[in-house]
Order: sequence, then structure tokens, then C-alpha cells
Amino acid sequence: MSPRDFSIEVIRRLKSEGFTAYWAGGCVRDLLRNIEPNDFDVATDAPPESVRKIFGPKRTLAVGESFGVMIVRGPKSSGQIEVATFRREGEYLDGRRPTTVEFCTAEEDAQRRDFTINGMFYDPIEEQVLDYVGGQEDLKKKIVRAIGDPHDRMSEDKLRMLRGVRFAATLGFLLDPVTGDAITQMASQIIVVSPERIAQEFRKMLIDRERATAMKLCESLNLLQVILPEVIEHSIESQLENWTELLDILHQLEAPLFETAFAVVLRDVAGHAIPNSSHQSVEEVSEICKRLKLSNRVTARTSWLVENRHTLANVTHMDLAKLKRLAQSPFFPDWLTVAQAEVNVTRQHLDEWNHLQNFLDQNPPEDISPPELIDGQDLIKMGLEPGPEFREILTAVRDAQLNNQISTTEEAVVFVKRTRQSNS
Ligand SMILES: Nc1ccn([C@@H]2O[C@H](COP(=O)(O)OP(=O)(O)OP(=O)(O)O)[C@@H](O)[C@H]2O)c(=O)n1
Repeated sequence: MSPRDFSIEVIRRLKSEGFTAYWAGGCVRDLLRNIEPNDFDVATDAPPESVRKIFGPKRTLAVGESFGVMIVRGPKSSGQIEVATFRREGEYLDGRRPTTVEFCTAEEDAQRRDFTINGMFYDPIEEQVLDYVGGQEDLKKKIVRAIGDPHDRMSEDKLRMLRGVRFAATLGFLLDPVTGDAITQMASQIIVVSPERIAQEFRKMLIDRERATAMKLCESLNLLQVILPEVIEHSIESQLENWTELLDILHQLEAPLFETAFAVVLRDVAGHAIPNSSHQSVEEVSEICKRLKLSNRVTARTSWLVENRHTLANVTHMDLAKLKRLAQSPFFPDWLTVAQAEVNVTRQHLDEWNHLQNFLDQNPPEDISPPELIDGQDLIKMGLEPGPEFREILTAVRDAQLNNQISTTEEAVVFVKRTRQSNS
């Protein structure tokens, strides 16, 4: 059973027990835009204990029982769906979670949601939309508008400021000016939101095709200045054209990973620290990643991409070994994605880009990463004492191999002997 069919089954069951139940929130927005939703959330007037009784304790899991949210597990392929009791939320003291909730009507439940386009319900059995907040109208007009007073909605959950930006950018909608003004006024408060949640919104924005629109909106609403002050300090104040260029490059990226797009966002953090030195800048980049609690894997990839942001300019001066080492990097495909976008936007380093393409055409992957000819054991067999210089010797052998000077183990042995003779 598909998740969609399972959620209809759940609604049917709740109704047969005398409750009301609808699809709610994002899935209604997507369905009305003719887009298949990622998940189907159900909202109902059944209290959590009734949900548990109807579906049985084995198939239900209270994820936020005090907030009225239960997970109902379906047969294997149908996954699980969230069934939330209509609720009105009490005060949000920490800007993240309400201190209390009270169960209420569907209409009141709609009023506590974030944006009108996310505040609708749909009855899949009667095929009827329930819209208490003007969501259909705003969908038609392509507007992201907070429900009721935008200050109130944003105060309740400060992350909604970023959600508003994301919906406007990714849906290609306009951010309602009153909602936008409220966000600008409250932007500094985004810091109360956990770094993980902020990073998750950034991820969603940056992997979307409209990532440049999202960043531009974050900047114009002052959110970026609070979340990534380094980017703004370095790009906007000193060089406005760098910021415009950065947005153009972001826009040009072909289906990037989050970290690839994030490295573009951070590209000028680097240049500013010490011109022509990437070291300090990379430390700054990994500090930013740490602050956003990004994983080590993401941090490594982002830092490597920023560190190598000027590498294209040097490719014509690199020998084969250096080029092959570059292309061997697990991050090279992402680096190419950025380099291609940079070339397209700046029209600089076209010769270098062509040089690199020729190199890649002429060197298939097996030539770029050929099996090693010798290792430490071979050096010991040759009578060498294990020590720190093993690394140097093996690097020199590898360079000679990558430069096509040697291609067999025998040649490698001769190479080692000859180098040692000439060094002594
Ligand atoms: N800070 C939030 C988060 C969610 N919601 C409400 O809860 C619904 C479901 O939230 P979620 O699954 O996080 O978002 P979606 O709208 O489904 O969109 P996406 O999955 O793209 O985040 C939203 O539509 C909205 O009605 C809200 O009011 N305020």
C-alpha cells in the first residue's frame, strides 16, 4: 500500500469511529499544486488516546503525545504517518516549542500554522478543501504570507523566518511584504534556533534549483548577516560585485550536493583572510561548519572545495602527476561542478578549463589512479631501513609513475636505487 493510500485508510478509519480527519499542511499545498507530496500528515479531532485505541498500541507511537502527535505505522511499504490532534498552542517561551497545548477545532488549528499556503486541510474521501486562512487564494497569487500577525507567527518559532524564505524561493512565490518586514525586524532572533535546524533549512535551500534566489532573499531580509556574518562582511561591504558573482555561480551549479553549493557561499570568506593564502581561510570555513554542527564529512568536503577554489587558474602549470592527484580526489567531481559554473559566469580561465578537459579526455580513470608499483614492504626487501623517509621515497616513485616516467615494479626499483645513489 502506498503512503498515500495508507493515510486515506487512516482517515477512513478515524471517520468510521465518528471523528473528523483530514490531510493537513504541506501535503495539501503540494496536492493543490499538482505535485506529489513527500509525506501525508493527518490532522484529526480524535485525542491521542483514541488514536492509540483505534490503531492499537503496537501500531502507534507517541512522538509528542503532550502536543497531540502520534505516529501510526502501516503495512511495510506504506511506512508511517503522523496523526496530530487539532491543537491550539500556548505561549512559546523559548521561540521553539509551546509551553502548553490545548486541543481545539480544525479552524483554530489552522490559525496556529505558519503560512497560509501551509494552513489548509483536505478531505480525500469527500475530495474537499477546508481553507480557513485564504491559502487557496495565496497559492493562486503565488504569495507566501504568514497566517494572522507575522510577528506572532515568527515569535512562536523563529525557524519560520527561514522556512518563509525557502518556500518563497523554491516555489517561485513572492514573500508578502508585511511578512518580509516582520522577518527583517526579527532576523537577529534567528540565533535562538538550534544550528542543526538552521543547517537543515540551508540544506533544503541550497540543493534546490532556486538556491541563489534563496540566498539573495536571506541577505535582503538580514538573515544571512546573522547566520553567516563572514560571508556578508567579506562580500557585500567590500565588493558588491563579488556577491553578485557568487549568486550567479550558485545559480549555475548543476545539481550540486549541499556542501558543493555551501562552498560557493563561503568562497569569499577565504579570499578575504589573507589574499593568495588558503590556509587561514580554510580554518575559518571549518569553524563555520562546526558552528552549524555539520558532519565531519560535510566539513571536509566544503573546506577542500574552498581551499582549492583557485586551483583551476594553475592547471596549465601543473605536471601530469599534480593533475592526476587533483583528479584522484574524491571531491574532484564537486570541484569540477564549481569550476564549470565559475568559468560560465566569469568567462575567465577558459584556456585552463580547456586544458583540463583535454587532460581528462586523454587520461581515463585507470591512468589517473593506476595501482601502486611498490610499497613499504618492497623497500624493506630492497634492504632499506624503515623510517620517515619511506614516505618521501614512495611519493617520489608515485610522482614518477603518474608522470609516465615509470610503469612497472622493476622500473620503480631501479628508480629508487638511482635516486638514492644520486642523493648520497
Ligand atoms: N515551524 C513550523 C513547521 C511546520 N508547521 C506546520 O506543519 C506542517 C508540516 O510541517 P513540515 O512537514 O515541517 O513542513 P511542510 O510544510 O510539509 O514542508 P517541508 O516538508 O518542505 O518542510 C506545515 O505545513 C505547517 O502547517 C508550522 O506551522 N510551523
